[in-house]
Amino acid sequence: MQFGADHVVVRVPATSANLGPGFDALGLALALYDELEVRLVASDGVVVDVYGEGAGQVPTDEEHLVVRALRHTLDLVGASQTGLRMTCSNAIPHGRGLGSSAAAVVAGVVAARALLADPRVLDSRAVLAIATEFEGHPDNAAPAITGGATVAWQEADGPRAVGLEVDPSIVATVLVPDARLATSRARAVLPADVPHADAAFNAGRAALLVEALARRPELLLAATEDRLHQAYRSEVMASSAELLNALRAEGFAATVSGAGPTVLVLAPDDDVPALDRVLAGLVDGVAGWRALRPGVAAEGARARRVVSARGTPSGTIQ
Ligand SMILES: Nc1ncnc2c1ncn2[C@@H]1O[C@H](COP(=O)(O)OP(=O)(O)OP(=O)(O)O)[C@@H](O)[C@H]1O
Ligand SMILES: N[C@@H](CCO)C(=O)O
Repeated sequence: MQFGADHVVVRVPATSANLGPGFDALGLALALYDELEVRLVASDGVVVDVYGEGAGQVPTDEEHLVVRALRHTLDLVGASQTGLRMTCSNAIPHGRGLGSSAAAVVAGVVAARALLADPRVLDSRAVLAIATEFEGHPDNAAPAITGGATVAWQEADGPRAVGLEVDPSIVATVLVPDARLATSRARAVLPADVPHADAAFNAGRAALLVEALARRPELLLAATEDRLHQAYRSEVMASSAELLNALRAEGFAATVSGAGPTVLVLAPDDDVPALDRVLAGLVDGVAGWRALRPGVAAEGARARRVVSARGTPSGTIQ
């Protein structure tokens, strides 16, 4: 497999997984982006510069998650390994439940694809499969790849995802704490088995959520109830659980975003002034929390080939 470009620019959105009852299945892309540039260089190894989120914290060598995903993808398609120079400008907070690791993995895979002479060797199903291999579950990777809301599931031969409608009146607000929580820790507190009644409860709410997102935002509060993960996780994110319960008691559809500790609130735009009044009392000015309203990202990961002096082909690859 030959390279067809020596310089690509990639942008990947944040994502909020689960959306309450859709544990490991539902996800929503948010317009908060990590951007990176990758260049092929003649020297061996990799040089990584990181700005923004993760700067000074993530590895800047072959262990960098984007580099690992990129190199793994090159190996899978039989491309030769090469020296890399990468610059990352990150806006997605790490370890907060906003899909930073999925964004990094998807960025690596789509960067590798865009570098290839024939990017069509990897379609979006293949990108999802590779990202899911790294993540262990496809719910963040799917919306990071396609944008919008998605439901993802596992087949015997790999993960699949389809897009879901999102009523344009729905506003997503994320309440992001300074404190981090690794997804691995938030998964470790989950029980191996759950009561049948709770599984049935979540199946009904997840189905209802598909309809609430598409055209019945007034049902979001009922549709985002969950019994499979959030209550179990409250022991490792007590402040988030308290905030979530306070918002739900006021009638707002608050959920843990991904594995937390960020809290996601989905509200019809008519309810936003009332939400803001409640947030003013709960979060504004409270040390250790910030509120963001990034909007739903309609587009997922994009990689753009940059024309080089040698006349490398250009174009955007979705
Ligand atoms: N842009 C990035 N570059 C390099 N490493 C990253 C990047 N983003 C995330 N990581 C790695 O992934 C870790 C965070 O992953 P983790 O799965 O714990 O949380 P998350 O993906 O932010 O949240 P969630 O999966 O709940 O949405 C970081 O501590 C870092 O090691
Ligand atoms: N579904 C995952 C999302 C975080 O990666 C979880 O809740 O653990």
